[in-house]
Amino acid sequence: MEASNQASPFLGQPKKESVADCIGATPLVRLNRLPATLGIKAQVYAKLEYLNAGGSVKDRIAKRMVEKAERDGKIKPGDTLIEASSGNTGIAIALMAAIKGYKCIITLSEKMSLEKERVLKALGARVVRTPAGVPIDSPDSILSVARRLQQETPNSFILNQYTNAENPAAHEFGTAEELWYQTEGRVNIVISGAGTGGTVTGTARGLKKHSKNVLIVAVDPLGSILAQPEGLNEFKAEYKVEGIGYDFVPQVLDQAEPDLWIKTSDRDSFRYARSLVREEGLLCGGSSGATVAALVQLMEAHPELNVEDKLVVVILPDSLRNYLTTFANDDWMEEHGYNDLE
Ligand SMILES: C=C(NCc1c(COP(=O)(O)O)cnc(C)c1O)C(=O)O
Repeated sequence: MEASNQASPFLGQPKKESVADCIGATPLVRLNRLPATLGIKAQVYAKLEYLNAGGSVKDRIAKRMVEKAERDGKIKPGDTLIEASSGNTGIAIALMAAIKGYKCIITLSEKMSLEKERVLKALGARVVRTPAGVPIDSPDSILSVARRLQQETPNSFILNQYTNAENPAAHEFGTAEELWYQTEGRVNIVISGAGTGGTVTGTARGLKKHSKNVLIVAVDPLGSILAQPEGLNEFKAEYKVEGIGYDFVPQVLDQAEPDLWIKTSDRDSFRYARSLVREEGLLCGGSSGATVAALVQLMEAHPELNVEDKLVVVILPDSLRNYLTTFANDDWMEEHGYNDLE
């Protein structure tokens, strides 16, 4: 019998009362080969949000939104949770619904991967697919269809990640505090993609309480309109990267909170996501690649930041496993004109 006072490698992992206790406290892992390949001298660390229980950063907001709505008496087990999502928030809410005994309906654009739909259905959610590329105020948009379903469904509730204060709060009081602790207060730059904008807004608010000097960089895909100044959004195009970018500005996004906005292409998002997998072993999604694409642009535009004593965090929101039939697949890459990428 080993002496009980010997430090156990599992000390940091006490038993959990439910899988909801496996949300947050995600690892912060140093990148080694990719920065060298890219000529980046700064220390680069990745926040592995795909290691949350439901496989994405959105687990954090789903847990907070559900628990707050329960405390406020707005929902109770047996009710139906309805949400408009690009998939990960849907999965996260469906996971909370599964463990707490709610029914769940998720509206999901046809743009989003089959993998996300299958995980949603495996969790017991009903998935209502909506046409891709319709404006958010269209009656066929994920938001409009979710609202219609809520009006038609007794005892149903929309938590609404686009307006719910618990979205950015999950990052102000969770993600940001973890990053400050994990970097021992030495983080200089954080790069985060923007979808609802909850991650970048909340993380910025949280870190700036500790230090006004932390540079917060928000990433918006070419074709989206979230970036500031507005002039950055002139290029209009469809984009295939999932989870970031919108054609409206969600209420939870404070566009003035990030210090800098950087626009990224699908090509670079998929290129660098594949590099993160192949050079760092990080099984991450396309929007993770967008943060590295932004990092490359940042270092090119501000070489004074590309020095060894700068510590950069890139937030990797979800998993490669959401995209095995899309950018992770060489045939898909060739079909979409990216056959020149590794
Ligand atoms: C808005 C949703 N996802 C956000 C998201 C984001 C952006 O996170 P926000 O905190 O919503 O800005 C980045 N990457 C991926 C893969 C994502 O799924 C959603 O899943 O409904």
